Amino acid sequence: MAQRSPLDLPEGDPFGPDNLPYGVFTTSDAPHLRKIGVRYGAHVLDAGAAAAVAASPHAELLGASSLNPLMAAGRPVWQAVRAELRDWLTNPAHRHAIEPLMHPLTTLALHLPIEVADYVDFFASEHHASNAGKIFRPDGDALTPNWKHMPIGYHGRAGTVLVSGSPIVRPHGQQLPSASSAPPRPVFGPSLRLDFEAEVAFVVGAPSPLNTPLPLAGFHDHVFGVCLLNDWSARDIQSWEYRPLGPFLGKSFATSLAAWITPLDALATARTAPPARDVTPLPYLDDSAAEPGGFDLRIEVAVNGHTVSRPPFSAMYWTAAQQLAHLTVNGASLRTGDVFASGTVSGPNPDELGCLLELTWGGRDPLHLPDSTRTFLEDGDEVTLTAWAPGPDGVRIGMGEVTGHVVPAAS
Ligand SMILES: O=C(O)/C=C/C(=O)CC(=O)CC(=O)O
Ligand SMILES: [Ca+2]
Ligand SMILES: [Mg+2]
Repeated sequence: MAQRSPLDLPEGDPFGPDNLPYGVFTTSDAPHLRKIGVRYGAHVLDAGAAAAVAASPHAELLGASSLNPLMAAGRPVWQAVRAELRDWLTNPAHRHAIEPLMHPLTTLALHLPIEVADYVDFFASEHHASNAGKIFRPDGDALTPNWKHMPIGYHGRAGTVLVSGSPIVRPHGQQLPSASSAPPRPVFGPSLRLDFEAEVAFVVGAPSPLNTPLPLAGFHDHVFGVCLLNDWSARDIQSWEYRPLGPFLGKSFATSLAAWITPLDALATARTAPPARDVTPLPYLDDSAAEPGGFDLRIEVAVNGHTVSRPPFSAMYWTAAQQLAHLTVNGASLRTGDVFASGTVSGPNPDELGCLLELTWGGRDPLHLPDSTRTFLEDGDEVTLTAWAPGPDGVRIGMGEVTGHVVPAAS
C-alpha cells in the first residue's frame, strides 16, 4: 500500500489546518540548528525552509531560531503568516515542494519555543482560590477581600521556565515540621509536598510602551498565543515562606511550558462568556459589554498515565484580557516573550481540581490511582497536562501537551 502523505490528515485530526501551532525543533543530524516548526497532524513543517522555497516576505521571521521575532511583528503579520502556512499545507499546488519539508514529530527534539521575558502567575479560579484559602488559612475567610476586585498575581522566575519533557528536580528548602513548637523552628531538606498546578499561559507578542495602560480590547493586538503550563509547587516551602510577600522559592525552581504555542486565532471558536460575577469590577476591568473573554479549553491532568482531573478553563472568574489590562494599568510596559499564566485551573467538582493540594485536601485524603495512592508527588512520577478546544465544524483544536517527571533531590 502506498504510504500516506503527511499532508493528508485523518478526518478530524486535532492538529489540522485550523490549528497550526508553532514550536522550535532540531533534527538529530543538526542538533544545534534550532528551527521554527508548525505542527500538522503527526508531522512538523520546517516553516523557515517552506518560507524560503515560497520566497515569502516572512522568510526571515520564520527562519529565526525562536518565535520572538515573529511574535514582535504584530497581529497583521501573524495573520498573514497563518494564511501562508495554511496555503502551503493544504493547497495541492504546493504539495511537491512542501512534502519533503515535513518531519515526523517523533524524530525531533523540541525546545522552549520562545525566549521568556517576564513571567507572571495569576490566581484566577474562584474554586482554586477559595479551596487554597481554606487549606492554607483555615481560620480566615476563603477569599481575601481584594479577590473579586482585581486579578491577583505575583511575579515568577522567567529563567526557570522549562520546555515540556524537562526533568523536575525535587527542590530543597526551609519547611516547618507539622507538629511545630512556638517559636517556630524550620528544618531544611528536600520538599516532601511537591505538587503540580494545571494552568494556561498567554504569550505576549507585540510589546507595549511604558506608561501606556492597555484596554481590554488590547488583548488581541498583544497576545500571540496560548499554551499549557505546569507551575510546579513545593507546598511545604510555600506555606512557611509566603507571608507577607507571596510565593517565592516554593514555586521558582521550575515551571514547565508546552512546546507548542497555539495561535490566538485558532481559538476563535472556543471563546465563551466567563461565569457570572457577583461584584462589578472597576471600569478598566469591566468586560460586561466586551466580547466574551473566556476560553472553552477542556484540560486533562494525568499522573503516571492515569487521569486524575479534568479542569474546565471556561470556569475561570478572571479572563486573560482582564489580566492584561490589570498588568499594564499602573503604566508597566510589555515585552515580547512576556508570559502570564492563568493560575491553577479548578472547576466546582471534585474531579475538576487542578492540583494535588486540592485533590487531597492538603494531604488529608490520599488520591487513589489504579496501582498506588498519592498525597503529593513521589520521585519518578510523571505529570502530563493535555487539552482541547472546540474548533470549526465540530473538529477539536488540540493543545500541545506539557509533561514533566520528578527526579530525586540533589544530594
Ligand atoms: O492561597 C495561596 O496562598 C496560594 C495559592 C497558590 O499556590 C496558587 C498560585 O500559585 C496561583 C495559582 O496558581 O492560582
Ligand atoms: Ca500557580
Ligand atoms: Mg512553579
